[in-house]
Amino acid sequence: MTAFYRLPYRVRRDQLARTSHLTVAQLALLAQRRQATDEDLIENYLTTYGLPEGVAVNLRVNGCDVAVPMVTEEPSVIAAASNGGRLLTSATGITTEVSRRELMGQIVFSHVRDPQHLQDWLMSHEKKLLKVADAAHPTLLTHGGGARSLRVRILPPDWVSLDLFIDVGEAMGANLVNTLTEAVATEIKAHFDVDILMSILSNYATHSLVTASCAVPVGQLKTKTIAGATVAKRIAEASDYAQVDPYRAVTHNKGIMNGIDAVVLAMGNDWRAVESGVHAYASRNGRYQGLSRWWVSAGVLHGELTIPLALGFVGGATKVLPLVQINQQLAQVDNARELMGMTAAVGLAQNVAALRALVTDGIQRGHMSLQRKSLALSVGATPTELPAVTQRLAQFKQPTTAQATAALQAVRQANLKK
Ligand SMILES: CC(C)(COP(=O)([O-])OP(=O)([O-])OC[C@H]1O[C@@H](n2cnc3c(N)ncnc32)[C@H](O)[C@@H]1OP(=O)([O-])[O-])[C@@H](O)C(=O)NCCC(=O)NCCSC(=O)C[C@@](C)(O)CC(=O)[O-]
Ligand SMILES: NC(=O)C1=CN([C@@H]2O[C@H](COP(=O)(O)OP(=O)(O)OC[C@H]3O[C@@H](n4cnc5c(N)ncnc54)[C@H](OP(=O)(O)O)[C@@H]3O)[C@@H](O)[C@H]2O)C=CC1
Repeated sequence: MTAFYRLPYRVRRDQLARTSHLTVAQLALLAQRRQATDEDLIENYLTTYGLPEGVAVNLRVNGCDVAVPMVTEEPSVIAAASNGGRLLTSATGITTEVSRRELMGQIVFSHVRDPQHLQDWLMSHEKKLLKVADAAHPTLLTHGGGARSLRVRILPPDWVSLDLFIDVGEAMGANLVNTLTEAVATEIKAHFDVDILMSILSNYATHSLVTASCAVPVGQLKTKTIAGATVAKRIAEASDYAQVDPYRAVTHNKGIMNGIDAVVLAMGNDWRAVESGVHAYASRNGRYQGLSRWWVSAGVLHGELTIPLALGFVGGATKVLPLVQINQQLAQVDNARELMGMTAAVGLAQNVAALRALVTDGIQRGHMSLQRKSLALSVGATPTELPAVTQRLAQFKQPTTAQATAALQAVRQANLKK
């Protein structure tokens, strides 16, 4: 399919329809979902793939009650975030802290014969190189950002990385950092005979960390049958276990990312960047560990989650996707730091809801009751048929597709008799 992208939309679509044997109904669906505003956002545009958006409620972040938009395809995630918010309610709720917001660009030198000499040259030209970086996109300075500092890392056998730390203002900063970093690389090439392999931002955003913390009386965690103190102790044990077993840590962190990814998507941000950075951070001690920590002290359950979150309040797709500005308004966030805090807070709430379910009734009771709706929809139930089909499925702990199909047929037959 050479030069496929040069073909007009209809020709591209018809070509795909022929080779994939799409039906008239399938083509109509593609046409129905087509959004003119999306056609130039990506390449080889075909249609717009929608995901459901909901809001997590019951969340108090830094003393403010908020409804946080979340975009996800997974049942029970938003219910769990709201449940977590309810469990972590206190006067201040979840508190958040962002110490700084710098993104790192790296210039990678290869086959360096004298790394020490290169390091000395780079560091003695720090002021000049930072100026070159700022000159590559001067409006960043007017936005309060700019190049802040340099670092050199010498890596075996003969690599050197020049790391540029850039305050990216209110943006996520990937394009900005790439522009500044490439400008610095060009300047270095002009003055120093060295092989530059590449210049690119790092998604390991260790200089853009956010911490969400909470402290709630253990009684708040109680279930119908288990005392709050016991639940809190078991949540702390689950958190300890995620520190020692990577098999569990990955699932523990997936639960946290259920919330984080859904907010990142709703806010028009780059979730691949967030995912890669967060999981690298989970491995920072040389092995993969749970990102959150929970502990009990004097009748209080404490929780803490620290993650790298290079999020943008402006730039990227934030102004292109029409729902993002509404979502920023719904979440009551006015800048990138608040967005980072809100997102981490949802991650912490998501985590406590999952852990509480896991160490008490098990995940399937709450999750599967909501998953049944998804199964009913997957076998073709309409929204009006959904309540009756899910009611029939409630008798099964883990209903199968065949059972869902049978339940739908039974509901349809019962409706015919009415
Ligand atoms: C599912 C619940 C919330 C049920 O929870 P419940 O205890 O049966 O329900 P409840 O009726 O007591 O409701 C508690 C709160 O949950 C919310 N809630 C309850 N139901 C709804 C609903 N239909 N729609 C919207 N919100 C709902 C709602 O906020 C409600 O408070 P209220 O507002 O009434 O004061 C609970 O069991 C739970 O939090 N479970 C965790 C579910 C979860 O984490 N799902 C993610 C998928 S599993 C996964 O991917 C990750 C995992 C689990 O593997 C991570 C890990 O292993 O760590
Ligand atoms: N590895 C990765 O993660 C990569 C990600 N990307 C993508 O890059 C995009 C994000 O890059 P990013 O540089 O943020 O986006 P943009 O390229 O959209 O740049 C942000 C722009 O926002 C404008 N702006 C307005 N107000 C402010 C402010 N207060 N602070 C900062 N900038 C402001 C600036 O333009 P002006 O100065 O003209 O006003 C700036 O150029 C995402 O789409 C991401 O997917 C791209 C490459 C790699």
